[in-house]
Amino acid sequence: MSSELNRDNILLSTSSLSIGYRQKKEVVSVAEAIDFEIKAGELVALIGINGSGKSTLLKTLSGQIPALAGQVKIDNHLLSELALKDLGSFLSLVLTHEHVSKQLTVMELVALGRHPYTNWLGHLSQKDVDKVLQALSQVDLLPKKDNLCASLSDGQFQKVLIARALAQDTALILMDEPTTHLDMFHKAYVLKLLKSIVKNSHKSVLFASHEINLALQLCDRIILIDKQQVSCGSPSELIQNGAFNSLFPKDFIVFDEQSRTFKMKISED
Ligand SMILES: Nc1ncnc2c1ncn2[C@@H]1O[C@H](COP(=O)(O)OP(=O)(O)OP(=O)(O)O)[C@@H](O)[C@H]1O
Repeated sequence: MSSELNRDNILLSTSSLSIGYRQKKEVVSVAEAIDFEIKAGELVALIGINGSGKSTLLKTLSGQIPALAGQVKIDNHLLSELALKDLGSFLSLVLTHEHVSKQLTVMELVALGRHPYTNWLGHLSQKDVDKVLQALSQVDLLPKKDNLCASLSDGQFQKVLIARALAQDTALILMDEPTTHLDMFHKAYVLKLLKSIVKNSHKSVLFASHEINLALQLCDRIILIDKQQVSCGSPSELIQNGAFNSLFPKDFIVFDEQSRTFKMKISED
């Protein structure tokens, strides 16, 4: 892969992408005709109701499952033609529900992010150690580096997973629901942390989330999956296009264009 990003700074693009699952007797299509780009230095939220296809899209973009049709390009290379090691030095994936041993110390878990750069024994060079310490410092967890992950709160553990992706030092970070289980303060804290990472290091972060109101306030762009249709744009563009109007049943939740937030509809009787 190129050491310098391509000139138009497009880190990831899809064209005519269809996502879903091939089962023995049938193909389950989750969404089709997906076309979007992610540029360097963008914080992008992936929004959609339960079961709309957010995890399926992230799994497809990270090469965990094949596309049903169409293309994914990473730094102008076809994803299907990239070697795993090259992909790992360009893109990191943070899954909230992944099986990670919590018997590792914080430092050990974050050091796993260095795997694309270490030898087959996983030996860490001084550069690797420095990157791990730097990542821990970015998420404010240096004092906890020798603690077992099992001793952390959910919010702290979430930050350890983010630090692992930072230590991997990739241009693009994909995250599945990084704010699950967090209280309102820590949800806002984690998303603001992602925003500052994007701003300060020129990395791009694409994260799936149910935090639509926070995403509308913070993100550069939103990818919205609604009834198998995928649209992408800045929050203002999507609001102007009325993209959010049919996301939820109108008698439960309505989008208030003035405050740019979703509000619960309270019946007057
Ligand atoms: N392994 C699989 N085989 C077949 N269908 C699947 C598989 N995994 C998920 N699906 C289906 O794909 C659709 C999209 O699921 P996905 O998990 O991507 O949604 P999501 O937007 O991430 O949901 P949530 O917000 O609830 O996490 C759902 O209808 C789901 O049942």
